Amino acid sequence: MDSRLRSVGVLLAGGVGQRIGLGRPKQLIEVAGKTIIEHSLAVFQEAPEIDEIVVLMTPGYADRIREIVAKGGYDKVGKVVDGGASRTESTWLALQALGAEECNVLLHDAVRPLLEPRIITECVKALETHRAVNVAIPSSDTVLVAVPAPDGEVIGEVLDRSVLRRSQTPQCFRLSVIREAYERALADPGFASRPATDDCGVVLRYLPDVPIHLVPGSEQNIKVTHPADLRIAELLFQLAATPSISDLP
Ligand SMILES: Nc1ccn([C@@H]2O[C@H](COP(=O)(O)OP(=O)(O)OP(=O)(O)O)[C@@H](O)[C@H]2O)c(=O)n1
Ligand SMILES: C[C@](O)(CO)[C@H](O)COP(=O)(O)O
Repeated sequence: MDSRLRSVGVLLAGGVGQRIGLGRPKQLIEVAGKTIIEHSLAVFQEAPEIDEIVVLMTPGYADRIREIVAKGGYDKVGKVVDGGASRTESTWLALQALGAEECNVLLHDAVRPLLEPRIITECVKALETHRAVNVAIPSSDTVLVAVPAPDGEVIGEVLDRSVLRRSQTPQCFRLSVIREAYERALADPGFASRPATDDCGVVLRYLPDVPIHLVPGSEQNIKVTHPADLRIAELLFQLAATPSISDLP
């Protein structure tokens, strides 16, 4: 009997893309011949470690995703669910859609279309021995803390770069762990006024005894956030399709 836990990839695609400002969800914009969400879908579909995919989509666009799924033959997609008003609300809705059985959950920003299969493999492997796993890369910039000043802001602190990492996705958990963290967060009246910007932040705040193991991410695993990111993503796809000099005959 296969005792391996099932692994579910959750594509968080419930946002509206306000910062990119194109008047429609950015995950439906085409880059390198496919919509951004379709690139993300394809990576999870092709990953042998992934058993099922759940998509959280901007309300009003679920049918568009069902069309993309049917046309592309993404048969691991089990559910398409309406997203919530914030990223954390979309995560919570995904967790509610997942049923009672323990499994691994890989929560991925649908707008990180350049995710490498290697990262999924390493995350699922790490979940064999850790209950929470994140993907991160070193910071190449020096990071400072800005504090208010009478005429704007001044530097309050310059952080030690050697310990700083930039958090990416997928962020991966045993279902029971991420569910408990969210249940505690939602029972805390202070959570709404100081929301988390990612799922690991919820686990760290509400289940501080659960260590969150880090897996190396990648500089290519960008989040398409601002208009220029569309051009950068296009170029990165072109580079990925070009054989490197060492591969040439
Ligand atoms: N209510 C929300 C908001 C965001 N997301 C998803 O979380 C990921 C990261 O969010 P972000 O880059 O902020 O996307 P948007 O919310 O669409 O962008 P913006 O903040 O500029 O509106 C995206 O894949 C987005 O679709 C989500 O599932 N539900
Ligand atoms: C989860 C995340 O991608 C980690 O870097 C990031 O926090 C999402 O932020 P956003 O403002 O929802 O794009």
